[in-house]
Amino acid sequence: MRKIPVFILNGFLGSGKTTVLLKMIEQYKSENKKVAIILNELGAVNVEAHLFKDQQLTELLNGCICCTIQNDLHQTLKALAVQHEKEPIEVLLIEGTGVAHPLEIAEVFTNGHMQQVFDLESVIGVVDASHFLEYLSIFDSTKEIRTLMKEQVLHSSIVLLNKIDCVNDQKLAKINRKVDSLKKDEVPVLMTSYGDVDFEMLRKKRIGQIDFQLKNNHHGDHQHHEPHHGTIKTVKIEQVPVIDKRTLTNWLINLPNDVIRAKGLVQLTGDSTLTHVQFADKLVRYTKMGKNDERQSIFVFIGKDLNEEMFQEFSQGIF
Ligand SMILES: Nc1nc2c(ncn2[C@@H]2O[C@H](COP(=O)(O)OP(=O)(O)OP(=O)(O)O)[C@@H](O)[C@H]2O)c(=O)[nH]1
Repeated sequence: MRKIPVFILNGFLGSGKTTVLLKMIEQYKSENKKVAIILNELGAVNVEAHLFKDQQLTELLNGCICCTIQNDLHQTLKALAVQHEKEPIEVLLIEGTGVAHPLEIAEVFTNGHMQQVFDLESVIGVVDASHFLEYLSIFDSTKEIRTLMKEQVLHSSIVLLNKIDCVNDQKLAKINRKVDSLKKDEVPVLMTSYGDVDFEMLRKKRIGQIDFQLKNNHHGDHQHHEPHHGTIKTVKIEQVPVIDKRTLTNWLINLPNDVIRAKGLVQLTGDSTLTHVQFADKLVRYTKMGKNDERQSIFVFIGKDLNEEMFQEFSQGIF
């Protein structure tokens, strides 16, 4: 039986992984391929489930499959292997959390049993051009984040330099030089907005061609199963009060820089349906949900050393 080709999407919080993932799914769907998706979220809920309607999606929540919930990944892969025997899966797409260490996900596939069923073809690294230099700066970031971002680039087999619409040519050239200095020599870098790249470049098998230094034991030279993102916390707020759009936008963009990412479903004043809110790079984007969406309002904040108290006013609708 043909092995399941596996692609891992890795990249920092809000870099555009889901955007790229959705484009890949569309492409495979247009070829009538049977796609399985594993989506890992740091928070206890996936507010973006509606983006994956009619897909075979496994959500692994509340931790990182590279460390704290790696066992959940093992169990999911075992279940997919069983399914594959009856109903072949033609591609498996895995999106890690924004703070995942790609090598630690990739190494799961070096296990002998896994290798009989799965073939890890590529680790696609998504870099957010709009914030890459800031996150690597010792003035605007922590050592933990800087190390993680460097590792994410180093262990990618292709890099998408995304969100280039947000930076000027001069800054882009600087970012490109930085990415170049971090990635492996033979790894291509594609510049993109909204993950719009040549699909043939994305789906290419790259691992095997590139020396990936994957180890089939768990005694490598980096720490395994130790959360390497201890300062990154999530806070979940349920039953968010109805909010005025302008007030919410102002409040979000004025949050301290420690709040790196937020996403949620809220009811905006005057609306009867929910709206999907995305906050990344200090920008807020709104997408109205359909009338049939029966989920409850919810918001998830992700950032450095966050705690619930910081969002008390928000949860009570006081601005
Ligand atoms: N301006 C701009 N926005 C983008 C681009 N790509 C993605 N976005 C937006 O950036 C936000 C975050 O994108 P996602 O694809 O959800 O990022 P992610 O890496 O999956 O986020 P997490 O999983 O939360 O880490 C969304 O609002 C996207 O629409 C881009 O190239 N340019």
